[in-house]
Amino acid sequence: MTNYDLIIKNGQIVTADAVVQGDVAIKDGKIKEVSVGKPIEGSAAKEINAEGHHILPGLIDTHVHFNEPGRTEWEGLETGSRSLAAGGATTFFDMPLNSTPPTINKENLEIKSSLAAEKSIVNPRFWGGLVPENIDDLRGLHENGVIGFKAFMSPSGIDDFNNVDDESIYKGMKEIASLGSLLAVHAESTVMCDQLAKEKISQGKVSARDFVESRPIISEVEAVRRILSYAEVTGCKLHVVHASSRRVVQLINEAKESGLDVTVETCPHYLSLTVKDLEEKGVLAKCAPPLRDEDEVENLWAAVANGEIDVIGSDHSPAPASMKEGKGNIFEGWGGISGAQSNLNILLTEGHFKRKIPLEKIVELTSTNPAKVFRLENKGTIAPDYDADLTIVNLNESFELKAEDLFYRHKHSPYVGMTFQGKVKTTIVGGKVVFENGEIMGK
Ligand SMILES: NC(=O)N[C@H]1NC(=O)NC1=O
Ligand SMILES: [Zn+2]
Repeated sequence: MTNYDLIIKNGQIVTADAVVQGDVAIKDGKIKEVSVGKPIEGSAAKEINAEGHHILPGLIDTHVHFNEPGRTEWEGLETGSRSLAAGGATTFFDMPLNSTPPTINKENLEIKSSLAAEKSIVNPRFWGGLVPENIDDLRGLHENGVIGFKAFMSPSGIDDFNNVDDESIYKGMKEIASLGSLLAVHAESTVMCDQLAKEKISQGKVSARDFVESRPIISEVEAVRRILSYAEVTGCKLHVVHASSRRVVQLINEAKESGLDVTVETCPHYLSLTVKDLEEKGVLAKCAPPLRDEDEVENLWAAVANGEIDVIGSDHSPAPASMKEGKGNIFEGWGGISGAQSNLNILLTEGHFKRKIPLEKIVELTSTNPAKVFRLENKGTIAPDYDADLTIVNLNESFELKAEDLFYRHKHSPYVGMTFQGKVKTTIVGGKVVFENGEIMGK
């Protein structure tokens, strides 16, 4: 009889391919056995009865800004990673900006990764930054394990992280291609966004609708067309983050069909919130690209259902409440949504229950595909020899999200007050329970 560290009994095991009833046995941080239809034989130091619950591969959040070091008063690796665990995520990719120093050379990467080793209760990985000044630092970042590189095609909102111009895009993508890595881009047109914002503000037009009109879909489309051209000419693998519209998704899918190595991410907020929420909640729901109208939410769900979206990440970009208040002038205040804890809740409630998106698809977009696209070995599914990164969810339980339920440093989110169907009960990282019944169990 085998001795395991943990056996999860009698759950509905969800992978990108199927939902089956069975047991999962874990030893030394790895899944050792998955048994369908009959119980696993063996003993374990700990057993979890998952009857009536679903067992999912832990979410891999490809897009968070935890802001540490340097802006830890906005979030931080401890609070950020706790909020992920509470939301069923077991791995994150931290963006290179909003932390100071930004992750634009290997020395800064080392500072951030040692902080994460000390403070994070889930698995940390890091994006390196591509800025006009750091082409010579890309190799060092790559050799020290960044997941890929991230660039802004429009101002980032952060002084020490400059957006790229076409020349640095070209040079950066050439270098990244030669390293065999990939570039993720925030694709909005600098000229369009700047000019439109100036016109609006000079006319005193500063409402939610004005802000949204100052960052129109065509500004995303323009930037995506341009970056796709550079991907073609340099041969660099490309990942377009936070697509807010069907047009962008279509452009990328056409490029894929033509043979380009490109993938696309969207975020839970583009799948659940609209301009109306920005009008009602003000800066709390401000982000870039901005929230769109209802029809675009449906367009994006259709794209999810059709397999045109590769990855869903939160773009959790938190800030203190004082920077997220007000409804008067939406141009003022921080652009970024606090959402990392609610990824799975939104996808289950708005996707699975409301729009009949299969659980398999949700697992594919939040775990299996992130592991594939970003080449994480041994993650993204539930099978022998894979890392024991799992989350156990009760789909029969609904709850209203309260501010005090949030593990963020600043307990605000546009999702507070929403009722979700499906509650995360237990999150397991490398075989260890880090979150159980509302409590953090890790360090
Ligand atoms: N700097 C930063 O976090 N920017 C993010 N916020 C947001 O709403 N979109 C972004 O790219
Ligand atoms: Zn962005």
